[in-house]
Amino acid sequence: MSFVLGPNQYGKAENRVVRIYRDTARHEIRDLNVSTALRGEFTEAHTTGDQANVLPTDTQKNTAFAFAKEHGVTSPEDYALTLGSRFLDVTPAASASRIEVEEYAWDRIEVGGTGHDHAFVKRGGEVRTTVVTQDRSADEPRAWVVSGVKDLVVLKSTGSEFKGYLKDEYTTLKETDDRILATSLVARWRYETTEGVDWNKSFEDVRSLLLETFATTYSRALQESLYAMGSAVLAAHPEVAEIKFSAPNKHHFLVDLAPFGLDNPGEVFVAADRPYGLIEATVQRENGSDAGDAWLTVPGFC
Ligand SMILES: O=c1[nH]c(=O)c2[nH]c(=O)[nH]c2[nH]1
Repeated sequence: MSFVLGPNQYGKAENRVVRIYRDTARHEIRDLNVSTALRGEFTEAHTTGDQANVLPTDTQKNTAFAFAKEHGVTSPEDYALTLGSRFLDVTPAASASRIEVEEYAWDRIEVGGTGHDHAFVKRGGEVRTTVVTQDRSADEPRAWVVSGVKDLVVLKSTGSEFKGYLKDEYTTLKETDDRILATSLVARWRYETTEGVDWNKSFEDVRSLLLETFATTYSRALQESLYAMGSAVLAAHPEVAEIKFSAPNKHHFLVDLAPFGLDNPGEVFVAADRPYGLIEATVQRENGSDAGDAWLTVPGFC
């Protein structure tokens, strides 16, 4: 039997980098979880144990922290682009770098009606994400930015139905024209370019549009809501090439209160945690740009 090394990458996962801007009395905070990875000609490291080509994951970690000071964190995307370029510069064997950043948002604590200068409260739940890939294995170097949001938990208490679906002898689900629709959304969108984008503004605008469209679209299924949300983003954001969703359908089942002599016209539900429907979809432009390696090792999407 003989073997060869298949696809591989290595780096330091989940560096918890917190950058405080304290140049004035009013501090700013960027709270990041940074995962770095390199791909390329690292066969020897695996097959003969020769580590001559390997930039240690420890060095990658150190650089992640040093760059938070030297280059700052104006946005997760710019930080990741700078860090990924650096790793390519100092690692000749690397053909590509992949930097994944999650950002946790903090709000200022309100004191006497104004936000405190240096005391913060963590914003619940949702996480801003980016995956920046830079590849130099082809004639022209290529780069991709895939940004997004995860754990964005949303719920509509009406304005959602599910009926007219395929039925067989195992179907027990009752049709409904008024149900709760809830999900913990993961959305990731690929940018057309890595330059000239106001990453923070684009993120805020896309996020707002996703929420607004979820709220205002009458939903005949989670599938329809996702498609409407994606279409709204592509229509308003030429800088976005495509958007992918992974949306668990967080079922809320109406509780039968009849045994207690109570009616229940859509007022009391049991929130089930599992199993859940898992609806995944991509909304893309017709004849859109080539995604290249943008989605390579981005898990959890169809
Ligand atoms: O929005 C939904 N999509 C489905 O595909 C589905 N299937 C199901 O049982 N409930 C739902 N809800």
